[in-house]
Amino acid sequence: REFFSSVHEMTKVFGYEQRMLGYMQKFLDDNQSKLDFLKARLREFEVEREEAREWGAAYFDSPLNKYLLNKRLTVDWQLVENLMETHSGKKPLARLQKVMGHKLMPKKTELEGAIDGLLRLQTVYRLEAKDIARGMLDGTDYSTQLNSEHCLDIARLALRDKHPRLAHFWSLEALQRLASGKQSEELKPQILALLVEAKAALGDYRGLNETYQELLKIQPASEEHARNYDSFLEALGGEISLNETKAVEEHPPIPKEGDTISDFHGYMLTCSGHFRPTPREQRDLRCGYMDETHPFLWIAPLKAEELSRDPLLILYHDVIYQSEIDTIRKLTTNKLKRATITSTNESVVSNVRTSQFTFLPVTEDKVLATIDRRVADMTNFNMRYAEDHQFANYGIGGHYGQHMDWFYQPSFDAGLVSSPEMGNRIATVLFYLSDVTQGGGTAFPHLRVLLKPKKYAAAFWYNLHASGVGDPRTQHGACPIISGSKWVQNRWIREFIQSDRRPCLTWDDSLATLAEIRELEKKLNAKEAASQIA
Ligand SMILES: O=C(O)CCC(=O)C(=O)O
Ligand SMILES: [Fe+2]
Repeated sequence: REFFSSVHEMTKVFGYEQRMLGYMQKFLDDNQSKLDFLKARLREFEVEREEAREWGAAYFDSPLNKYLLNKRLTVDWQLVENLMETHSGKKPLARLQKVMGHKLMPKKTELEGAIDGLLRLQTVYRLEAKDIARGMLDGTDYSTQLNSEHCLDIARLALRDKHPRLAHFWSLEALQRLASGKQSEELKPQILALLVEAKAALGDYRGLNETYQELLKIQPASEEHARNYDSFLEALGGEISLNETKAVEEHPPIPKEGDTISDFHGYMLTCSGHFRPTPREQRDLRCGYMDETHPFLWIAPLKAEELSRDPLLILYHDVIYQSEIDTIRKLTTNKLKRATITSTNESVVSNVRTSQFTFLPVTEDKVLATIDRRVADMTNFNMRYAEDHQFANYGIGGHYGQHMDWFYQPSFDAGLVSSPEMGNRIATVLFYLSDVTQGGGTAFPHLRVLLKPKKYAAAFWYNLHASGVGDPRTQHGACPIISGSKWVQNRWIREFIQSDRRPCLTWDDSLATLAEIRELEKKLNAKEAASQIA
């Protein structure tokens, strides 16, 4: 189980640490009383010997003294020896070892996971190492300081995981935070060596050369550095000049209008708020009470907020109740498992999706059936053709990269889709069961919409075109959590027997690919621009 993907387990191991502190205290106490006893004995023996010295040779004339010396050298010293030999604090040590071996205790991979999560936050929200190191996360001050060694650890992992920009800045921060003293002397060459590697990866050859000189100055005897430096000079082969400087930025530039970017980049820029809908795109959006889909709603209309018209994306406010959330939390306790993603032919644990989740059938509790009746009222869909209820919890750094909820044909063909007879996922209802302190929004890069989790609200969108073809514009992802914990519930509605339920659309949305849709949009925009000129 991964430590970093769940706040709820962190709370548990945090409690274990409290116990570990108790055992450590007990260990110290036990050893302390042993040491106190030995110290007292030492002093007694010294006093007795001092007295003996004062007597001089006459000391041994007294049978009493002879006895006392013998007693000391046999029984008393034996006691001391025994005591010195026994391992005090054995019991607390054994208990400590037991807690440390608990299956929930984080392992080295979890430590790496925590750093990985931190680097993800840094990448997505474009944070600076120097801010993170002083506990400043996206404008909020957590007043936690990282020391030089922490920064070096992070730099190491950043470089290993192919983030040379971040490795560069974390190394600089590690240098910045070097204290005076022996430990720092040991760290400095390690940091410089890492900085050299980062600069090499970034093509900053002049900077690299300078850092090498510095490194060779403090560790002139290191054959390894000298060898590396030689092979570096050799590799340059005259092709690249040592004067080649490169200004190193901590993050890649924000793309300009019209630049082609990767899907992941689009997801990140939506999470960080760099992609937003334009006022023009928002102009036609409405919000208000909705009472059309079901007569029940005439009595209790839904508060709906349109976030996109095409494709449709609606946020419903206050559609789940605290009592229901309480029941859900009880139902899901101890059932959460690390999330997987579906790769070509199997389900795998992946860093693309760091959360924990579980599925519950609607029959598990009447609360789930109640929720489904509400979803049916909201969406007008027949909830008989829906998957089991999915509940997910994201911890700090937890996220789910950009994806589409609908399945590609190859997934059906490979038998990876549960209940394939119910068809594809025609629509999604995503309930927010918690607020999130910082980060953790749901990003729709193509719509440039960022939904901030709002407890009791639910997002609703159609995944498929009215034709049944998957709509790539519905691509979305869960942004990493900076602080807090996020709970969501997914209702994935399948297309079977819904053909009469989906509202009839007046616009042609049956285009299959994003390229085709963008092409059409371009044409429409050109037409609108032309009509404005005329
Ligand atoms: O948690 C979120 O914000 C989105 C979750 C999601 O997209 C999914 O589980 O498919
Ligand atoms: Fe999704």
